[in-house]
Amino acid sequence: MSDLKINVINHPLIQHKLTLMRKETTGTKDFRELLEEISMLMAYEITRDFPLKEIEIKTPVTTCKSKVLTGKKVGVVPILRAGLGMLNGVVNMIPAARVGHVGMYRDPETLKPVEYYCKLPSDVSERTLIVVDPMLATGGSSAAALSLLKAKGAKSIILMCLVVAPEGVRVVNEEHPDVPIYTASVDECLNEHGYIVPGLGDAGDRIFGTL
Ligand SMILES: O=P(O)(O)OC[C@H]1O[C@H](OP(=O)(O)OP(=O)(O)O)[C@H](O)[C@@H]1O
Ligand SMILES: O=c1cc[nH]c(=O)[nH]1
Ligand SMILES: [Mg+2]
Repeated sequence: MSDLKINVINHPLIQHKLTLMRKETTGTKDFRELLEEISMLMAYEITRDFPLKEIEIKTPVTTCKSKVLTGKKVGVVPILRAGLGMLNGVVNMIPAARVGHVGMYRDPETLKPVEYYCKLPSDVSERTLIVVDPMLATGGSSAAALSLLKAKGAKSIILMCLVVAPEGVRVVNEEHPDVPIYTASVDECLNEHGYIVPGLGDAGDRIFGTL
């Protein structure tokens, strides 16, 4: 595990909500709400080092210098479908962000990613992209999405996943050493069907009620 390059966000609220999401008795409505709440909290954590500059403003009382975000603008890129469950939480925290979409599903037999959609903001090369997908399992989908974004010009990318498997982190670390990964949990392993153990099942199906 110590070979993994990964940032684990251990905030108690995130860990508590993740436990509720993992339970098989948690229904679609609660699962979706919890994922949005956790995404908001994770966005808060991953933007901790974003640069600030001081500007002069006028309050009702006086003028003063006060801080605002500076540096690159942000783009949020959910990997469809399940990544959509993390989109609103991030955009709630960064309302000026543009949104791109990458459609990618994992072939259930081969576990290889299949790309089916891509629509990005035109200035993708000038933005910091936050790619969101709740699950990083074999790493195939995220690695392919990151390659696609780089081929479209992206230069600064952060990957934010709710739960990851060590196997998938190794793949993304190897293929995209420039992309920092943030997660709420590094789980144990993958099972014979490529599902994360203990994980939370199929995130897309639980978000959209397609079980
Ligand atoms: O790391 P990997 O082994 O590639 O697996 C992870 C991918 O699998 C899930 O998507 P899925 O294929 O179920 O598509 P969906 O979001 O449409 O349900 C998940 O949301 C990831 O995108
Ligand atoms: O555990 C897993 C693995 C891939 N995709 C999911 O939704 N869950
Ligand atoms: Mg799915």
